[in-house]
Parts: sequence; structure tokens; C-alpha cells
Amino acid sequence: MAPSPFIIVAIDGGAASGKSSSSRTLSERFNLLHVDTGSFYRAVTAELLRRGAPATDLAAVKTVLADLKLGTRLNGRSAMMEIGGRVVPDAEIRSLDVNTWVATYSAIPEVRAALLDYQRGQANTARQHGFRGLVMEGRDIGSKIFPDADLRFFLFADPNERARRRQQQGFQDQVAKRDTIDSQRLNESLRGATVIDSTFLTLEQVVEQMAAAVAAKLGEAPAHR
Ligand SMILES: Nc1ncnc2c1ncn2[C@@H]1O[C@H](COP(=O)(O)OP(=O)(O)O)[C@@H](O)[C@H]1O
Ligand SMILES: Nc1ccn([C@@H]2O[C@H](COP(=O)(O)OP(=O)(O)O)[C@@H](O)[C@H]2O)c(=O)n1
Repeated sequence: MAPSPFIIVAIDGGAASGKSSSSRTLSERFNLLHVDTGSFYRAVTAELLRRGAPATDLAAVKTVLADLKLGTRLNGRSAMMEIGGRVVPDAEIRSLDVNTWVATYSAIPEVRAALLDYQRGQANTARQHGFRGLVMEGRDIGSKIFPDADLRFFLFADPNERARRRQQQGFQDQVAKRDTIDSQRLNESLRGATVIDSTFLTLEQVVEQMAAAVAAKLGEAPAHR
């Protein structure tokens, strides 16, 4: 029997479009490494804020970036970024301060360049730990990080619905403002991707669409749940 292929699944989309929920489920169902690149940008943002490097001071930002010692720790099937051996706690990376600044820092080319190889290197982490592939979520995964991904999804949902979802999660977050700052990257990752509009779909319906495509890539018969 041919060995199962190693697959890369890219999921891009705006804030609260359902990227994390769907990629976590796919990760569990198919034994794929789950990589939330938004959490990486959030961790780096928290570090830049902690070290007093404002987004307007490129020299200060570059100094902090040059000094970042990035590592990866696995938490179940999820890859967590370590900075100097420490995983930035979830409460910190989801704080109002980080929500407010993350898109601004993420728009700085030097910040993106600092994370490029680190993100691509997650494929090696997945291989080393015996995963069948990885599912990576973000804004530019299908366009910049893994343009040759086996599957490229773009999750769309009406902005009001996304704002409602985020509010229900109990977070203070300016979803629309981040979307505007992220818009160029979002448009690029939309091109050529399989678009799923989740505005009127349940999370389960979204996952079933994705799971059918993943199963086909892995050479499995689709599971009926
Ligand atoms: N299709 C959907 N219908 C209703 N709620 C959803 C749907 N997809 C995701 N959600 C909910 O919306 C919130 C944001 O989803 P999440 O996966 O964190 O989005 P993202 O990772 O894109 O920011 C979560 O509470 C999630 O349960
Ligand atoms: N691949 C990525 C992932 C996130 N980001 C930035 O990081 C921010 C936070 O990403 P996230 O995925 O945690 O955001 P949510 O979709 O969960 O709200 C985004 O608004 C982007 O500005 C990015 O620029 N590129």
C-alpha cells in the first residue's frame, strides 16, 4: 500500500471567520499539526509592547526582532511559539492591548520577514513529530507562506456576523478595523482559494466541506458523521 501523503492545508480569512475552530477540528480528526499564525503575530506583538518598541519606531522594532529567540512547543496537536523559552500566555496575546496593535505591527515588512522561515519551518516540526501534515491558519498562508499548499481555503463571513461572534466570545476586539489594515493580504490569499461563506452555515457544515477535501487528499473515504 502506498504511504499516506504529507499534506499542507492553508486556511485564510478575516477576524472571527472561523479559522481556529475549523482548523482545530481538522487537526484532531486527521492528525494534522495545528498552526495558528495569528497567535505568532500576537506573541511577537506582546513582546514588542512589553519591550517598549512602538510601531512608529522602526529602529526599536528591528532591535527587538533581531533579539527574538523563537522556538516551538507542542500543546497536544497545536504548535505554540516560544520567545526566549517562554510561551506568551493566552490571556496576554488576547488582551485588549494586543488586539489593538497586532494588525499595525503585522503590517511592518520587517515583522513579516522575521516570521517567514519560522512559519515555513512548522512543516518540519509536523514531520518530525509524525503528523500526517499540517493545517495552518492566518492571512497569507495560501498566498505567501505555502502558495503550493495541497488545499487552500478562504473563510468568508459577513462582518456584522463576525463582530457578533467575537462579542459572544467575550473579547473586546475591533474586527472591522483589523480587517481594513489586513485587507491587502486578505485579497491576495483569496485568489485561487476555495471560498467558503460561513455566514449562514454552522461550524459543523464548514468543517464537513473542508474535511471531505482533506480526506480525498489523504486518500481516505469521506467519514459520515
Ligand atoms: N459557522 C459558524 N457559525 C457560528 N459561529 C461560528 C462559526 N464559525 C465559528 N464560529 C464561532 O465564532 C467564534 C470565532 O471563531 P474562531 O474560529 O475563533 O475564528 P477565527 O479563528 O477566524 O478568529 C467562535 O466562538 C466560534 O465558535
Ligand atoms: N498570517 C497572519 C496571521 C495574522 N496576522 C495578523 O495578526 C492579527 C491577529 O490574527 P488572528 O488570526 O489571531 O486574528 P483573529 O482572526 O483570530 O481575530 C491579524 O489581524 C493580522 O493583522 C497576519 O498579519 N498574518
